[in-house]
Amino acid sequence: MHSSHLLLEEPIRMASILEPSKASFFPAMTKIVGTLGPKSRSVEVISGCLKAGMSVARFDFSWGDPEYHQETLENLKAAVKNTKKLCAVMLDTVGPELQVINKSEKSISLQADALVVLTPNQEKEASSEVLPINFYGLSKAVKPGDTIFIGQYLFTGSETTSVWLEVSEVKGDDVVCVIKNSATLAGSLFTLHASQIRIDLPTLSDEDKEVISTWGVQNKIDFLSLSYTRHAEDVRRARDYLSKLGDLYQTQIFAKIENVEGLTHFDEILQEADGIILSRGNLGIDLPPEKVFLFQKAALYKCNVVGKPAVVTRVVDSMTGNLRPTRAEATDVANAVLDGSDAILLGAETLRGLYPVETISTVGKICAEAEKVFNQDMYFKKTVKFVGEPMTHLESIASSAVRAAIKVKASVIICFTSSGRAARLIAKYRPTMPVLSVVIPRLKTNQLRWSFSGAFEARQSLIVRGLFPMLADPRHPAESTNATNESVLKVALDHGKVSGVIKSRDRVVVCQKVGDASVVKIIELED
Ligand SMILES: Nc1ncnc2c1ncn2[C@@H]1O[C@H](COP(=O)(O)OP(=O)(O)O)[C@@H](O)[C@H]1O
Ligand SMILES: C=C(OP(=O)(O)O)C(=O)O
Ligand SMILES: [K+]
Ligand SMILES: [Mg+2]
Repeated sequence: MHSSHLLLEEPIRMASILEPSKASFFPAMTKIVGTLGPKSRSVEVISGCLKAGMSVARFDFSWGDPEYHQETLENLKAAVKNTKKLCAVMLDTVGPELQVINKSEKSISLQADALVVLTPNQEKEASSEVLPINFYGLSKAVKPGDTIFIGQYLFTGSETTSVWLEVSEVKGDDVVCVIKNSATLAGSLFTLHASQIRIDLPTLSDEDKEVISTWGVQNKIDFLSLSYTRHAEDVRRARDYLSKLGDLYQTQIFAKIENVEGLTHFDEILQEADGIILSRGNLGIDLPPEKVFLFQKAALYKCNVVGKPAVVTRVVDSMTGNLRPTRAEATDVANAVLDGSDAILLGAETLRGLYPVETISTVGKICAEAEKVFNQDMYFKKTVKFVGEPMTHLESIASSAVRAAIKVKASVIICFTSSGRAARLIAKYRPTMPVLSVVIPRLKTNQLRWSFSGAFEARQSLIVRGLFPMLADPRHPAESTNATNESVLKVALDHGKVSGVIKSRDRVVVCQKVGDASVVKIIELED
């Protein structure tokens, strides 16, 4: 599909920009995580989202109870069955999120230059003069001059539906603030963000643990999105907690970097986490605007070279209410792909937006165009250089497979894998063609019962750029004998043909083990 590879570093014929792209069996190599909520919970809409390219569904426990999310998840399962599109499940925690509680749900209008008091006394009614919050420690965390933002999900801090405050005085448990912009807050709950402040609350709250150990276990969540990760220790604690919850020892942890504290500890967090979410919603207001891009580029580079998936959030806010993104948003999506992101996470756009399916489809199309001009060659060299020598055998096999696939213009790389490691390593070198990861189930036991591994590994590749999983029949023995290799390969090729990614006379690169040796082979299909 990417035969006409353009490079931004070379002059592009302007008219070629307008040439329509060929349709392909998947919208883009970059993955889309969609948050499911009020506007995206029917089987019909979720089916539309899956067909448009959503491959991970995020359930955000900052709002909605477990029953509500369970209903949505049951609909997701039905949609997966209908559309035959796989989808992974991500549980997003509340964490130390501060909230303003507006029990009466009456809208609150705030006037620039007036004062408003933030109080932990939740008995008080929210009004233009006082806003009750869910946290007792704010007055100890802030000082006069500090910045606080309050708003609904998509706040930037200065539009008319969210407010920017400056702390003027601390009085006991209360915090008195000057209002910087006139705004009207509507709804029952608003997020409060205190800029560059350390909030003394655990990253995994007791409520989060309760939800993970019930809803999470019941639904075998593939990913835990760990909100407000601030230290590597946060990830270690979450890992320790998951390890005691049956199947969830296999759940991957994606650390959400949402504030300067997380940014400061980025390197150590990356070492512990399975992936990173660049939570630009919060981080974007914690950082000075002129620094946001630099964090994005630096963080994506660090994730890419160690081969850990990186997810970028808040890309097309305006599509929450409109069918077209702004010019800046459209460019931003493409830049996220060029900077190296694996996936784009949609929040309000799919959760409560008017056009969830159209948003996914638009974002997918932008990603696909950016992938066409992604400088794979430069990226490959940079990654090889970072890895250094001597390489591990598997790393060398993976990079060679990508090199070979590009040289022979293969339409796809097929990678056999059990743990998912080999497929992830191939994806790390960002091949220009899709990687079909054929996950071979392994029989395993936990001393109580026997089961097959593979389902987690297959679904977890749904967040990695370029990886498309296929779970092999568990009746195939996991030993890589010639006969089993051949029969599984045939199934994979047939799967590729049916889905349209492989055509007759195509070249295909296969990565598998023959006996004890890992091999890369190139096959040429017949008519
Ligand atoms: N069941 C299998 N049959 C054939 N080759 C396999 C199988 N599982 C993994 N491989 C190959 O073995 C090598 C190691 O891959 P990896 O994903 O790390 O496997 P494992 O999870 O079994 O350690 C790679 O070359 C991969 O393609
Ligand atoms: C995705 C984000 O966080 P939340 O869970 O609040 O949506 C973000 O801050 O970008
Ligand atoms: K959350
Ligand atoms: Mg956030």
